[in-house]
Amino acid sequence: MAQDKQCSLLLEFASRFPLPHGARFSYGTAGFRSDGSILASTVFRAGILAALRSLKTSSTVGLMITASHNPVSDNGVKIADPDGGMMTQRWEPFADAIANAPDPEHLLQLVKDFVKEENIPFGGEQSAEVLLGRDTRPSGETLLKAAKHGINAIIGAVAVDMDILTTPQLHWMVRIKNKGMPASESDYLSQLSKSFSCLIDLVPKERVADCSDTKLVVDGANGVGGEKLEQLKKMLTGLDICVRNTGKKGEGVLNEGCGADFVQKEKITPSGFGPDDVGIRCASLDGDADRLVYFLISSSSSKNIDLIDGDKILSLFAVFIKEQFDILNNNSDSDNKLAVRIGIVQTAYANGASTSYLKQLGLEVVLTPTGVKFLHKEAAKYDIGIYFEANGHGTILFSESFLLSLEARSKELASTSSGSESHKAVLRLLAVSQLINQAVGDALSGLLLVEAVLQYKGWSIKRWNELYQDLPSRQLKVKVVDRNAVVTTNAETKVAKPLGLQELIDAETAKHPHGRCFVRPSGTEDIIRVYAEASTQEAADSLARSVVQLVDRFLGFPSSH
Ligand SMILES: CC(=O)N[C@H]1[C@@H](OP(=O)(O)O)O[C@H](CO)[C@@H](O)[C@@H]1O
Ligand SMILES: [Mg+2]
Repeated sequence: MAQDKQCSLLLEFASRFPLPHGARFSYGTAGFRSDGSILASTVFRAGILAALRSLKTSSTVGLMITASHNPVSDNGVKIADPDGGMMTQRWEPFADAIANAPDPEHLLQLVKDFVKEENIPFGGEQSAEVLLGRDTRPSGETLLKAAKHGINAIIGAVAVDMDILTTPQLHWMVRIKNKGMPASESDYLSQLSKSFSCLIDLVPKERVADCSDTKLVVDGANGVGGEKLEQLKKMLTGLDICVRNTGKKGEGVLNEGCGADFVQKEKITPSGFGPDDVGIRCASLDGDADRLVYFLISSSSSKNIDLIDGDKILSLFAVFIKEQFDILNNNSDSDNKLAVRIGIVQTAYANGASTSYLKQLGLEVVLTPTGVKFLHKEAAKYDIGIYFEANGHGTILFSESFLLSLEARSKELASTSSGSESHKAVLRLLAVSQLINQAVGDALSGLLLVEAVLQYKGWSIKRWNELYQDLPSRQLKVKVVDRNAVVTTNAETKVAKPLGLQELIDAETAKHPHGRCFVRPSGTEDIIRVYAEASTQEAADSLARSVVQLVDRFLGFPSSH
């Protein structure tokens, strides 16, 4: 009976969200993405998916409506798992299947088969909860309604509308809620501001005097991040934040000529910035505030910027964390040192100079395929895993067991040598674990950690930028007949198929000093990406161009030859 009621409810709701003619959706690197005007059926079905995921895990999950750094007319949807991370990859084929089910009957059949296979309580025996968030895109409101319908199509499932949020805020809320702790937006903001002020209080006294450099100008990409940062900044002291491109009326369009993606790809000043900002520390968020890059305008006569990307943010964090362990262990007896496995996780897009720098610090560096779900999973294998994509998405993960050891050490030091250098180092590490988002990369918490570390080190943005010098690089795109004809191995650094292509790439690369080059199919666009690095910009450009020609020869459209 209950099953019948469930089936007819699902059929009825699904009939209100027909699949657009000819559309095909795929749960890619970052969930479903498309033009916002054709996404209602997809988001409705993602609502069903989220409700089933909640039933399966007996936990709260999240559903976020965003298309991140993409144009304002785009939108998208992705699911957050109970730990706040991305939905398990194991469920992606089912996500694809239901998103493309041609009609309500097919959709119902897929759901029925899946709940049976996965042993999901279906028909109202158990309750489910989905937290919903969306960014500031105009299509978000209608799509949110579609998501609610999808969730309500599953009996026992409840949708909780958290309104406009950054993507990392929603992921954080899901994680914290499942830990049984207060998980509202104000809890999030107060956790960030408290842990930030704890780090600032632990800045060595002699360096506090040098910290006159407190001004930071932030490009909010005309998205949700700027608005949230305005709220957060009221709760902070010791930092003078000015937010531009806030998305307020008249200030500009979401991600248009601004934001972290624009700044990282174009390497020029975003709109709203200019000669008056020469020498000032500047940062850019992306449209849903899960990416962060910094930049410096060094001359009033040029639009060019010095980009401080995800690799350099990672390097700053790695230097800081390593230093805290050096302080702790240099001040401990040999039998009382705290053993820690720190892992640095990057992708092949990380600038080679960053990888060399991190290795030279004695750190273990591993590469994974592109996409934060791969980096996150690898970082979670360490006591402390620091991961970043060059584009500015990343975070620092602390394992639960390592946090317990840190807390135990902190208690011990509080009773034996409170206020000692070792004690302060442990307190700093614990504050970092509170400040930095443990669920996903988070531009707001990342920004506060950068600011705290710069104050701790007494470093200007210029000094930070000089940690190492990026090797010149070039990224190009090639349109091909079928991008899936390219199969890669070794964290996407080598081409396995088509046969023979890798040998030719190797031969080209060998012609350039410090040359490095790889190609891979994009997970978000219908293209092949080519990345090249070399000791000069001209060489990087020429290597990338030659490899584009090779890819075109193997896989391009016949007419272009
Ligand atoms: C070179 C590059 O920047 N790739 C981006 C891009 O993936 P592609 O699979 O390369 O299209 O979008 C992903 C999702 O936002 C992001 O994780 C990744 O870093
Ligand atoms: Mg984003």
